[in-house]
Amino acid sequence: MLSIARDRFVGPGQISPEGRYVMKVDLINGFLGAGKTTFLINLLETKNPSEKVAVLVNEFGTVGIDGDLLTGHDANVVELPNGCICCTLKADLRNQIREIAEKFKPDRLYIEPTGAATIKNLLGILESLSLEKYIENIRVILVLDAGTFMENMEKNRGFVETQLESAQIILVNKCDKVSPEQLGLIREIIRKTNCSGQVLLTSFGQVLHRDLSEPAVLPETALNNVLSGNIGATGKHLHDLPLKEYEQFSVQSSNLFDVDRLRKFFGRLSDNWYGSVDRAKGIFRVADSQWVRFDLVSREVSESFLEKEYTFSKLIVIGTDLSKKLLNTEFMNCQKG
Ligand SMILES: Nc1nc2c(ncn2[C@@H]2O[C@H](COP(=O)(O)OP(=O)(O)OP(=O)(O)O)[C@@H](O)[C@H]2O)c(=O)[nH]1
Repeated sequence: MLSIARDRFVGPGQISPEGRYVMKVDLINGFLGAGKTTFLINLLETKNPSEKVAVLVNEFGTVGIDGDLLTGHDANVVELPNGCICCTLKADLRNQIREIAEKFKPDRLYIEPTGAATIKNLLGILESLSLEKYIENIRVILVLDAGTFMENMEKNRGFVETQLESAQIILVNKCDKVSPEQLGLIREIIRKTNCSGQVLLTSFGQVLHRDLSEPAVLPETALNNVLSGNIGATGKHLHDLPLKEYEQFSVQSSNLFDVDRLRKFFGRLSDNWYGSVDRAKGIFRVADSQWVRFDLVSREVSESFLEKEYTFSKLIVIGTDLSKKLLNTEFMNCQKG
């Protein structure tokens, strides 16, 4: 069981009798593009300066963008790209958690899995990895996109219900995209599946860390139910349907990019010119010290200038039936010159 440190008389950041450091772990779970990284950046920016924090960010692509965005916020950021920690990267996950605990000795570790990770798998893996020497307790925070919640519920009901059942905190993000009536409905649906978790309504992940409820340990029965796939708190059977078999295309470059060409490219990505795209994101150097971020979430493209500078321009596309050769050509064509 992961709620393991009750009988050890050690707190986060302290040394355990076995000579190890234990830390609190927050799993920031949520579907592709729901706003996990945005929320995490906000947590890092508003955190108590005395709290020592590390971040383990898992990216589907072979190159990592979230790690770049999260760096520079008074936290040790470790990237785990090229796969999903809930399936292909199990061993890497264990090694990284152990290494983070021993090297950085944080009070708290935030883990951001890919948006396609299955929470039940993830919790099961964490339990099986014998990490009790390092982890005091695990809190599952689910970030939901209010704008796509209904559609997601319709298309991936089992997946969303399992996510809801497993969460201690449910952040209904992107509230700016729906009406108060829709929000009321979303809340009702959430409560049918999870009657005891903390529900917070937010836009752009603007929640302070101190406002998040901090259960001492993960309720054992709830975790048992999630892990065994048995009856949940609501008496429903917990489904754990795998999502689609996602493919990814990712690439990086040190060249300059043209904003107009990028705009057109992301427009075409959203129109599924290169296969069925569920999520695309990129950071691009468009002038000497100027960086732009492009996002595609549920067929909507957004762009914003970035305040920091990065080493490489990067693109990640996640979807099915991706035409990778064409994507590579189009990426190259967006470069200046
Ligand atoms: N309108 C609106 N956009 C948001 C909000 N929160 C995040 N976004 C935008 O949604 C896009 C995706 O946000 P991320 O934080 O990268 O989402 P994510 O869940 O980390 O994405 P993946 O890691 O790719 O699954 C970005 O363009 C964000 O700026 C919000 O509350 N409202």
